[in-house]
Amino acid sequence: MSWWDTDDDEDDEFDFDESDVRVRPNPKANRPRTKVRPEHADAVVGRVLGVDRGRYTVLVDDDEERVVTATRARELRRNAIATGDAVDLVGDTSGDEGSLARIVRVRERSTLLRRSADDTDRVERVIVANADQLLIVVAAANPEPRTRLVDRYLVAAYDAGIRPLLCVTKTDLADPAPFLANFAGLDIPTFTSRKGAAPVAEIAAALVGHRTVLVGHSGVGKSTLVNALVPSAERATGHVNEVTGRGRHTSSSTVSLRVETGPGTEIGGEPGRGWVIDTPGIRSFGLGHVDPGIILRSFTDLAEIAEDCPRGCTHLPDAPDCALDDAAAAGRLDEVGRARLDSLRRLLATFA
Ligand SMILES: Nc1nc2c(ncn2[C@@H]2O[C@H](COP(=O)(O)OP(=O)(O)OP(=O)(O)O)[C@@H](O)[C@H]2O)c(=O)[nH]1
Ligand SMILES: [Zn+2]
Repeated sequence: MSWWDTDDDEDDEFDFDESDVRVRPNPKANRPRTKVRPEHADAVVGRVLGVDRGRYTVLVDDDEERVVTATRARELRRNAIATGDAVDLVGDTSGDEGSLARIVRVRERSTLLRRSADDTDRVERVIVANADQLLIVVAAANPEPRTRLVDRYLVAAYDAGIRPLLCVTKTDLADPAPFLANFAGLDIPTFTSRKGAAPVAEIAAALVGHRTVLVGHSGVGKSTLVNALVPSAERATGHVNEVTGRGRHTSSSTVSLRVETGPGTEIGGEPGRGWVIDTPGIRSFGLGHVDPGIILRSFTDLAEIAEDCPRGCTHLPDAPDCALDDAAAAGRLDEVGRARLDSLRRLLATFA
């Protein structure tokens, strides 16, 4: 039996050319492959743009930008690989028609947007890795905006450590002010959009330099917004959108789309660029995995006050001796502070 036959990864021979075999004729036969070649020194780095039935669409940008289709190496079969992951690829990384590369490593993630199936399920599922913004799209009417759903998106954003943004569409149908008042204390960048007058330039400017996940309930106008934001991206990287674009994937898969700002917004001669990650199949987030402490820590001002709370304080309105109540009663919270406390309590209550 030759030494590589002990490996559990069928595709391995593709890593080895003749010279590999010659310089290492017979390493210890039983070693797992990761120890034989821990480095995969010839790997190229890419970014996962989308996942579809075990196939990963990966953007590689070394000498030239190209889209590579990849599978996952056997040794990673227990690891979730998500849209947005930075990965190391081996095998055929040419991106040529019919070529297949293999993901051998997932790089450390800066953030991880997660959900559970429902609030009682503690098993988390990875939605998107390495995003730094969450753009929540909600309609002023038709469908009616639901504060509770937005609260859940906010909890998911704070849990992931990413910045929430809010876009209220269909403001031609209703005044968004009463709904927006619920979030007044949260300092969330907010856009409003009406029929035929989406603030595309403003939103695009907020997306430059960021990796932004879009979420929203069905019918709020998310696709309309994406289509308004993305034409320039199609121009810039047509084949990327051809591969990852909405048409080809099932509506449940997550796709990455490049956004560019228009003329006059160049940075160092280049158009401003960012990524939008659309999550068509993800309408809601189970929050069973979320730790309330993480949400409180996102409200640094209130977290400081809550250090005086009794151990195990839930900080909910019925919590005995909650220091946040004392602060409010003693007038230590101004109007914004009181609004923030209301918001925090609403968020904590969403998964209490
Ligand atoms: N009045 C009004 N209608 C809008 C606006 N934006 C989108 N619509 C309409 O709302 C409907 C739903 O828009 P979509 O963009 O398909 O909504 P979506 O959120 O992508 O919904 P799914 O396709 O189910 O995910 C369409 O008929 C749009 O034309 C708006 O600002 N004002
Ligand atoms: Zn408390």
